[in-house]
Amino acid sequence: MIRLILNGQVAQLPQVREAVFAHRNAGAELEVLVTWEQGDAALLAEQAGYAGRSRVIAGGGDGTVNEVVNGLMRLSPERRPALGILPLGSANDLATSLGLPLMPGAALEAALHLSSRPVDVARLDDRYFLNMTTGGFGAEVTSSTPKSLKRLLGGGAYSLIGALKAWQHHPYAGRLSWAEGQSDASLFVLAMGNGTQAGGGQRLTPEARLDDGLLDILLVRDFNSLREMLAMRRELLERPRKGEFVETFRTPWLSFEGADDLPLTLDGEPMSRTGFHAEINSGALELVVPEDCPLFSHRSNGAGESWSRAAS
Ligand SMILES: Nc1ncnc2c1ncn2[C@@H]1O[C@H](COP(=O)(O)OP(=O)(O)OP(=O)(O)O)[C@@H](O)[C@H]1O
Repeated sequence: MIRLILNGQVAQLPQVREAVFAHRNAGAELEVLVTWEQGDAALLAEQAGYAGRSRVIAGGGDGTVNEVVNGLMRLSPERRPALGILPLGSANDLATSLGLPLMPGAALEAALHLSSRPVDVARLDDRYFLNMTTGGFGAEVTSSTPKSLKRLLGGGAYSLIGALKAWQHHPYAGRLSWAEGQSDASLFVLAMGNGTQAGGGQRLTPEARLDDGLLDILLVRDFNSLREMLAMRRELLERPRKGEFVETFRTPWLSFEGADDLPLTLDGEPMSRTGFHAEINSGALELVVPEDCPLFSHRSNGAGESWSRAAS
């Protein structure tokens, strides 16, 4: 029996009901549980482990996937079901970058029948994230973009509001420490990627891989003039390891100590912290992905087994 956890806001969509009935008619053993409020998806995912389910499917957006991941991570590894995704949100950044189908029928088919591979799960203090946490300017944009506008404009809403807010932002001062360095930074943007994209299609950490035991960090320092902003944008395209404004590196952990609250967006969900510690848990979760999923350092050999597994 596979458990589908559906965000209540989208549970009654006709395409979702049709997809569920079609797969049940085709023989799938699928129980459907619906959330009523924040926290339900995590609880239902945790219960699925105690009920002996081998796989749960998160039906919703990136926030629902995040809640399900948090519920699954409360379980011991032996009890932890694999995670499939039925993307029903407005951004669906993780599903998109994994190369999963986005139409409900095909997406449910994939979530039910594709095989799973171990992926890293990142933790920021007491909250887990699977895809990405952004801090500073990007996080302000995401949390201040009204949901209805997000739905109406899809990913475009972020860049529109982003462009407007770039002129009004204030920097976030603090001290960053990581495995191989530390830096006092006046932050414009900080991105910590286990996956590659957030904010409705912004590929902030395009080289990140879900199975490398590392977080990909993009650090963008604050700018003070139009000239500096243009220089920062040029560097963003080049992504230097250590530029004047942009720094990119990989690390298994990163800590931040700030003076004020830093707005954060953790897998699409807004929060804020004065300081935090983020770190990777290697291979903590089985994730249902396409065979040729681009987010792995070792591509599948096409026989349902990864090169890394075949080699070990
Ligand atoms: N029945 C419900 N009614 C209203 N909100 C709900 C319900 N169930 C869950 N939620 C809330 O919905 C949010 C998650 O939404 P979800 O990620 O599924 O969609 P989204 O925000 O449109 O997607 P994306 O992050 O991909 O843009 C969480 O904050 C969760 O607490």
